[in-house]
Amino acid sequence: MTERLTLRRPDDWHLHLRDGAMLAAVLPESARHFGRAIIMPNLVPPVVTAADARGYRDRIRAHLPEGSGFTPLMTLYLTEDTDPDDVAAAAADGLVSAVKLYPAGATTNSASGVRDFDRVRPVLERMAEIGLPLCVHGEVTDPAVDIFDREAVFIDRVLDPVRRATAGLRVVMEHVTTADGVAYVRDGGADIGATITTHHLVINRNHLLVGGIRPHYYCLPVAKRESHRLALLEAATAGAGRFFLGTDSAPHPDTAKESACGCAGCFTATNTLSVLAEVFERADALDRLEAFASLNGPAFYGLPPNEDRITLERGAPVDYPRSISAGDETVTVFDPGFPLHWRVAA
Ligand SMILES: NC(=O)N[C@@H](CC(=O)O)C(=O)O
Ligand SMILES: [Zn+2]
Ligand SMILES: [Zn+2]
Repeated sequence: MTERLTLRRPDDWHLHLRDGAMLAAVLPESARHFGRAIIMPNLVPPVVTAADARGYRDRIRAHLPEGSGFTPLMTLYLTEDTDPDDVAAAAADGLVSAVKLYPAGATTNSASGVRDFDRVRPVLERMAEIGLPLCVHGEVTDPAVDIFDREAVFIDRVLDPVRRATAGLRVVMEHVTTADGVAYVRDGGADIGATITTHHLVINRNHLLVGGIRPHYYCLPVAKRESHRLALLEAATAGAGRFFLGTDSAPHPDTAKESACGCAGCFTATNTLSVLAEVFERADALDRLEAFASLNGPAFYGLPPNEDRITLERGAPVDYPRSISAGDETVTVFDPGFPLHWRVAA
């Protein structure tokens, strides 16, 4: 059995860092192990303009631990008023790496998102011209569509029509959760990729609902049935391009999660690499962890992989905190429900 595993330093292609005291609390958890991360723009108010992104990047940099080499890759939140020139200038400056599409009302802090896709066509066309990826939260918001079907329906009703209407648009289907999504991306050609989260490789909807409702397993898109988890696992561990790690680590105060109307998001930054190593080991695919966590993402984004390496070591079960503090609040760390034997060597 492998006892040590060295890989290029991983990146996180979908991360929520929030702002203020929460940013200060969670940033070190990601900066400790990851080289770069795509930073989600769903703050309140959202990161809409290049000026917003510059300000947010400054606040992130100001909170980075001394000597950290972590690079935040910024994104803009697409609204119906987004100016194509502002996006193009931000991309040309190297300030932003992607634009994020939230269908209005689909998830946490998505109220300013898109309702009428015709209104964002000029931005999407400019992005296709300059090769700037569109990161998509792929769920319809139609109240008539069952929550477990919202990703699959989004592909047919929104994603595929938008891609056909905008030739050359590069799209990342974020936090894919279904076999339908995996198949769409796998068969979709070089212009489409997908991020897969840590938690969706571990939990299915039974973990969320059987024996009591588990608010810390509630996220969007919601975990689906086991056959879908297996499709994600297969895509992540196959080593093929265009599927890569985006943890979607999404911290919320425990008071907001453990509520009669608990909010969506799993906080996985703290133990993600230990969880992934365990998952890949159980799938007999440790040799493909580097492709998933460190190689496929940069390849899709047209960036070089990180030059430096991290080493994972196998041993006695790893101790990690059950929660971290953020100002006056606590944030529960994702519990995979099994012991973790892999730690990142210092
Ligand atoms: N994934 C989630 O359940 N929540 C994310 C939003 C998102 O990525 O959809 C959040 O910002 O909390
Ligand atoms: Zn999302
Ligand atoms: Zn997210």
